[in-house]
Amino acid sequence: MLEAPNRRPARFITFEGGEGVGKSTQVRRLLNNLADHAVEAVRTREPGGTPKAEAIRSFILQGRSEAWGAGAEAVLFAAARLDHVNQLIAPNLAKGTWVISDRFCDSTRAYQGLTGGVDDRLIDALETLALDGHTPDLTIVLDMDPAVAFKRVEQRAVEDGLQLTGDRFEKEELDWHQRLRENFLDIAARNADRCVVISAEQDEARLEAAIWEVVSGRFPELQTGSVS
Ligand SMILES: Nc1ncnc2c1ncn2[C@@H]1O[C@H](COP(=O)(O)OP(=O)(O)OP(=O)(O)O)[C@@H](O)[C@H]1O
Ligand SMILES: Cc1cn([C@H]2C[C@H](O)[C@@H](COP(=O)(O)O)O2)c(=O)[nH]c1=O
Repeated sequence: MLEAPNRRPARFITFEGGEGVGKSTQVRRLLNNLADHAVEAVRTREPGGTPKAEAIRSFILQGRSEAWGAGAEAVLFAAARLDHVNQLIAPNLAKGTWVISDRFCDSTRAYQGLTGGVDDRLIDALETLALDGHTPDLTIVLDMDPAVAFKRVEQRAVEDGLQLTGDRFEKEELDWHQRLRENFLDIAARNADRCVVISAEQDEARLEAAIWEVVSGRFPELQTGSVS
């Protein structure tokens, strides 16, 4: 009988942090680096990643759930995550494709839980149900002063020719974003085996190199170039 090839497991990596710290930019750069190492990977985001989860994303970010309160919003984010895990994350990992997500469960804990005041017991229960064991292998937490990050977001709007109106959370005051930053650092400290905090106040190429050092250090198969 033929033996199944001894394939290494596909990895699940998430990026977390406040608004405009450079998550999407670095997710794209990591995908390119993985491709250079012949790693098959998909890029996704939260809330979103599947048609149903994207519909929930639009609903929340347009502010339509704001009046319902942070607890109801946590449930909506978890509903989106449940579909994302079942339809995209789990199937890709099962077939050996790495998954790189721009935000995941730590955003619910940081935004709705620690910053929004939702009880830990609800956040824990939603996380257990939605993840169904699919905890990330590595979480990169990009950290920077939110005032500096806002300047980047303003610049992005100018470059895109858009008016900076701000979505549901971008509209919060600066001190709210300062608390959010502290809360992401707190989550990272409490999950030190999974989370690595990296300063996002460096240029894109340097930040990319710092992230690659962490990723390739964590997953030795990337150093040999052999992922199977
Ligand atoms: N290291 C960097 N230095 C300076 N500008 C950057 C850096 N990384 C990204 N930017 C710029 O900052 C803006 C925000 O970047 P990006 O969209 O990647 O952040 P984000 O964390 O995904 O944002 P959001 O939370 O709004 O989704 C973009 O205009 C991007 O070009
Ligand atoms: C997953 C998740 C996200 N959020 C917030 C964080 C951001 O303000 C938006 C997503 O927009 P982005 O431009 O894609 O970063 O949603 C949240 O509050 N809770 C969550 O679980």
